[in-house]
Amino acid sequence: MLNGSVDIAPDKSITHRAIMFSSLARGTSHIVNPLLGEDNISTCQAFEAMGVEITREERKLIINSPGFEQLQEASDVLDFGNSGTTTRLMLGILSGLPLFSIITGDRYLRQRPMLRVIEPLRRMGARIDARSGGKLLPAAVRGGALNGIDHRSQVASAQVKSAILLAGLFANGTTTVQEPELSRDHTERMLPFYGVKVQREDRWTSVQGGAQLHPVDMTVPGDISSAAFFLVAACVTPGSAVTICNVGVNPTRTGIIDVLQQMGAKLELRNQRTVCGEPVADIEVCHSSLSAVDIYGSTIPRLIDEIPALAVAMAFAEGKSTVKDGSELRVKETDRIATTLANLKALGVEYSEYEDGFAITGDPERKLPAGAVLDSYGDHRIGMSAWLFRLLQPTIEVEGMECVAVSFPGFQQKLQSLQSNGALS
Ligand SMILES: O=C(O)C1=C[C@@H](OP(=O)(O)O)[C@@H](O)[C@H](O)C1
Ligand SMILES: C=C(OP(=O)(O)O)C(=O)O
Repeated sequence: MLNGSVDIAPDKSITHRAIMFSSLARGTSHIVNPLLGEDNISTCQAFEAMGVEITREERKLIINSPGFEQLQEASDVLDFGNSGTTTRLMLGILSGLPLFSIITGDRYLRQRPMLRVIEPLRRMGARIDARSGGKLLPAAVRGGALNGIDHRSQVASAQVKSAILLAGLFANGTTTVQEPELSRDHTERMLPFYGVKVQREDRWTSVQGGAQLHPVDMTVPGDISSAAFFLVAACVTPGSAVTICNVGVNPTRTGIIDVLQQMGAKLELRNQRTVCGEPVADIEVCHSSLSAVDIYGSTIPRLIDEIPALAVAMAFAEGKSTVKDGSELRVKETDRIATTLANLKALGVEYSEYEDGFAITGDPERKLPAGAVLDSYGDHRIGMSAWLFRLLQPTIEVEGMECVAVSFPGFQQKLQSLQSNGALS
């Protein structure tokens, strides 16, 4: 059983943006409670290679930048490791700067689709070439002299939206992005903190070129995508009662809360407040009898990264749960439909696979096979989801857990602190 309270890992999406925007602003920014997972370190290293001074202190980043006009061309290839957010947002930024850059990533990132940002950035005037007809990393970018565009994105993707808007800060005129469903809106919330005007209406967002950013002092909230593993863990482990403190509850990210409540989870938000423009709360959650749920449509972008963890909850819910409209899961660090189902198969869970999702037949009395071997498949969210089964069957092994350092260094220790009824923050 899990008992006690924890502070959760800081938000990866917000930390990326804080590093990027602070590096574009001339002067010194202080970022309190940043995530220093591998993905965010890739973002730091990119700007360090371009002449930004970044000091890492305990729970703080001090970013001292000469401003975007003074950034230098990196003298070597920029390696963004496993990070899709770094890659797509940096493609936008590098397109706007009069520099030549070559970017690459690890074997997972080099399989992820980049044309969704490269095509509109080319339309703005960026000269970008990339492997496989412009679809895959490595890519070479020669930026500068952009014109604003009106882009209608086919995917509800905050990375696409942010890449185009960030390029738009350096373009002539207005840049507008329309998305089919609202995706996470951290870029739109944070840019005004840096002095940049952002116009928003429904699923439309616009910025004007020629923006200047000024440095900020800001605090990053906890990551609801990391909290998701603890929410599901408490729901499925008998006797659990847990408080997860300081979690970002931006409404574009809270699909996991809505869906768990719909499944019957005993889950309450306490101490709701706003920190640096982002809603934050403590979340209390207890072991709960769960029932099946159907997830589709505009809910998907609000919980896209939490679907592997939700699949664990579905395996213990009464009835058949479904996920539809989730084809974006196929192009994450791994094909998360395939990797989620491969681990469920190893546990004898009944499921069906669809092109854009899956169905899982749950069983609240489920007995997990002793000694089953699961795999992260090199994907942090798949590894952490698989690890949750060990709470109910400790003989289960999960291979390749080192990848959790991408978004949640110390994940297993934090979970264990609740198992031994410790309070760790
Ligand atoms: O903008 C961001 O910080 C992110 C956007 C989402 O990706 P997409 O934009 O590809 O949906 C999400 O899956 C990723 O973990 C972080
Ligand atoms: C998809 C993710 O991140 P990214 O796209 O930045 O690699 C994630 O963290 O689940």
